[in-house]
Amino acid sequence: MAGTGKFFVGGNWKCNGTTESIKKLVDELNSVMLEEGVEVVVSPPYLYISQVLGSLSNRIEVAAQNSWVGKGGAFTGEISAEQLADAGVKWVIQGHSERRHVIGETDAMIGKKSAYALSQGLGVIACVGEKLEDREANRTTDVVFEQLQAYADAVGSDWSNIVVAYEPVWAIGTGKVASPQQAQEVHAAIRQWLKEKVSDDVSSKTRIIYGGSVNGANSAELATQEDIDGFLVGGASLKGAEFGVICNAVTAKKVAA
Ligand SMILES: O=C(CO)COP(=O)(O)O
Repeated sequence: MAGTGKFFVGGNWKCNGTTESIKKLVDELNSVMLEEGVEVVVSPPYLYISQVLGSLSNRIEVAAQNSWVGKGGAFTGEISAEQLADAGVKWVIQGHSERRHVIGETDAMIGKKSAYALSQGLGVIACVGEKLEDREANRTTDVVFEQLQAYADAVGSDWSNIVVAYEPVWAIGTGKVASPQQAQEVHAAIRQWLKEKVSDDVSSKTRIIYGGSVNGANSAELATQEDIDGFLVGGASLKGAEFGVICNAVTAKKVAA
């Protein structure tokens, strides 16, 4: 079953770009003809958020890649959720595997950041995903469910402003995309978990998007899977035309529905 609401595609630019390259990317995005049934967000590095907000078509919203756990103050180097909201940002990515496994953020911290961001009116793109060693040890759903539990513990039963992003770590930036069947299997398991641990309503409404080596060539087939409600795209989101093709995979979704 698919989540309700529009197909959702996010472009996570990670720590990439310069004033000049971002100007070019925004120009490309502004010239893409996006299908109606797709909600699109892009996530520039903090430094370029105002440039993007000032130049990007309002058909596309902006997400931050992180936010502080609570109210701003004496936290050198951090950006708070209320500052993001004040600047016009609508979404924030939390729990990305690079923040979990490179920076060392814990499940508890990610839950707290998500709850605070929601309290400030931001939508949260809540990432989960197993490492290769977890998959090989048949621990995929154990890991994903543990990560989901930490979000649920912190945010409670209102998931109306949360999109869940399943991003297997072994598929991120590797060119090794999960097969449509592998992705569908985990998405269905996530939906079932939401039904058992949160509510029927949250399970049926929450959009569950896939990330990990999504590109213009594989997005349409992935989109036809029942529980894939969109994508979180890294590398291919740095190319405007290709990102447009991925967003418009919503057409394949509609045909399959
Ligand atoms: O991490 C990702 C999106 O958040 C996926 O990255 P790639 O699309 O580059 O594999």
